[in-house]
Amino acid sequence: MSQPILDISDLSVKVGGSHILQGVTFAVQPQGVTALLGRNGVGKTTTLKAVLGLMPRAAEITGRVGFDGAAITRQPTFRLVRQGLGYVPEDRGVFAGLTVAENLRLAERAGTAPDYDTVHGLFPELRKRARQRAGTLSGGQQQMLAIGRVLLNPNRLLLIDEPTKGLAPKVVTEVAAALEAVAAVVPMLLVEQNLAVVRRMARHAVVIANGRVAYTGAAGDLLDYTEKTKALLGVGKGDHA
Ligand SMILES: Nc1ncnc2c1ncn2[C@@H]1O[C@H](COP(=O)(O)OP(=O)(O)OP(=O)(O)O)[C@@H](O)[C@H]1O
Repeated sequence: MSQPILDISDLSVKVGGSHILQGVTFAVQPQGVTALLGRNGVGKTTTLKAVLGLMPRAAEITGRVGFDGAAITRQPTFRLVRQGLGYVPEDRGVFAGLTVAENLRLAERAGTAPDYDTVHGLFPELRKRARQRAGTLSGGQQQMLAIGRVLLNPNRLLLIDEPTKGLAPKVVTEVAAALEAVAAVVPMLLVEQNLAVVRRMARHAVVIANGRVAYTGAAGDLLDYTEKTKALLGVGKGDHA
């Protein structure tokens, strides 16, 4: 196998009296989508935030993180983002009072030409709604804006947290199709509860349970094995079409 784009080793996170991650180790392959899965509250978001240096100061974090072969443990977030680690948080984080165009403009980075062609090519709606305030967009449109903002700049890896959460089925399909197009070019670590989306997009899967990695391997193998899937993810057959 080629060198992983992200290499997480023995990551442990304690915060507010709870030991959320207890030695998490896994690698993200440099092509395609790796799905990060697990029951509610197992620490998927915590894993992304720990990699990105976004946990609260009070959190006790140990372990090592490598990005494209270089150690990035405890580097500040802005530096990681400049190195090409793109993050789309679960809450989307768009500025509700600003327009779509203003939200995008704020994401532009000095010294890098913003790639509006890619963003508007994937999400034509963002061009149409350039002057609309982000707070008045639908959930799906806000998600597109959050993803678009990250895609304005060059990325070597995308960390995307539950992009289809709370979206209508038609919009889920739309967002998944756009992410699939992006993943053909940039590798992605994707937290996603919708297993139909995981099945469609992910080549590899990592499952966290009880603070540790309980499965790494082909996403298809995990989703085909109903009993294991049920035990690890707390879902039944009907949930993973
Ligand atoms: N800053 C914090 N302080 C205290 N507890 C926290 C903090 N951040 C997360 N937790 C707790 O850590 C656990 C893991 O949270 P996390 O959001 O990482 O889980 P998750 O797997 O992403 O869950 P979900 O699927 O619900 O989004 C939860 O029990 C959460 O309440």
